[in-house]
Amino acid sequence: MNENLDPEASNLTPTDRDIERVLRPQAFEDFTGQEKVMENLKIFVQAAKLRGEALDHVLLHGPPGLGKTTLSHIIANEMATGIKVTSGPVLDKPGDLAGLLTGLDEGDILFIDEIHRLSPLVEEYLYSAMEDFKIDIMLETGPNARSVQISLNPFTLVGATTRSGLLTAPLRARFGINARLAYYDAKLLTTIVLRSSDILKTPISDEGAYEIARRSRGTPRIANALLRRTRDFAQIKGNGNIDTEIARYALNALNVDEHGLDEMDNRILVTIIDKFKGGPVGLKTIATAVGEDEGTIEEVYEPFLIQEGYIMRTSRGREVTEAAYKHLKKNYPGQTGKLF
Ligand SMILES: Nc1ncnc2c1ncn2[C@@H]1O[C@H](COP(=O)(O)OP(=O)(O)OP(=O)(O)O)[C@@H](O)[C@H]1O
Ligand SMILES: [Mg+2]
Repeated sequence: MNENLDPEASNLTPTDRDIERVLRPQAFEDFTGQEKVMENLKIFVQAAKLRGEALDHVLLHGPPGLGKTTLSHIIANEMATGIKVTSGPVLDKPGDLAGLLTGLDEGDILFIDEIHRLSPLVEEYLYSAMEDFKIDIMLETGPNARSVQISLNPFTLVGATTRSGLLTAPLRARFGINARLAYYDAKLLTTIVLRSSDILKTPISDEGAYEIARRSRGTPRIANALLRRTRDFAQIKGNGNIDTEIARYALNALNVDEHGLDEMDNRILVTIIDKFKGGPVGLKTIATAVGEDEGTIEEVYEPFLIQEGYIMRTSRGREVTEAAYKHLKKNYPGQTGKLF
């Protein structure tokens, strides 16, 4: 992911982070897209509310910036419950988790981001909490140490991960609701850009919004970040309004790829073409060649490249398509060159 477009990156100013917060949808009705996921989620939330029960545990997975954190907060808002937020790498001892769990009120949400990074010990501790709302805690230490079982208030665990492939089967099985977020098409992203411009009180034309949307790698977070930067260009270089012309000018100045691919996306395509004659080549080999983790390529980069038609998965590995050659302005060797 492009560093300076990531709001969680440390080089963002406090203002950027504040803006990110302002733009974050708070309720189901502000959340655009992910129709199937949302349709089901709304039903589950409504049913749980009707019964006066905690919502079943929810696993949200999908590439970065598609709305997992946003949705977890929306669920809490819609359920009208509290939410406690933590993340896999932060919870390094069962004791930390116990502290959080015992502090939950009935129906509260416990949001664990990057849940694939829980330590095995903490993960195992979570099992009985999720299943029976019970945990064992150690009283005293040394020779007097004994463990007692305590009951928790029924709660909802919302777990988020970009790397669902790394979740263990027992953990995955304990989530009653499993939602995979998909990339947004340009039309949905245009709606998101228009909504954000409205909140930021930035005048924008539909075409200007579309230009930003289609170059945002299918990702709302990137669309919002590009909108903010384009707004700067519009204010300094234009009359404050965002139209197609100023959007193009800004996106080119920001080195944003014509089709919204980021640096790593392009590096993967170039590598397959230049070093492996366009493929087929194994994932592991690609990973080593571009210097990125294999799983990250598989779960974060590849899905977008496949969806956009730049890469194909074959039984012998990954192959780039004619579209990839075209995109990189390279000569396509054609099918005949690849038969032998
Ligand atoms: N469906 C949506 N409608 C409108 N805005 C959205 C939507 N999804 C995400 N956003 C915007 O994109 C930003 C990034 O979303 P979010 O932080 O929820 O992504 P994430 O999936 O948690 O990413 P990561 O994996 O990096 O944690 C949000 O602040 C929000 O403004
Ligand atoms: Mg998140």
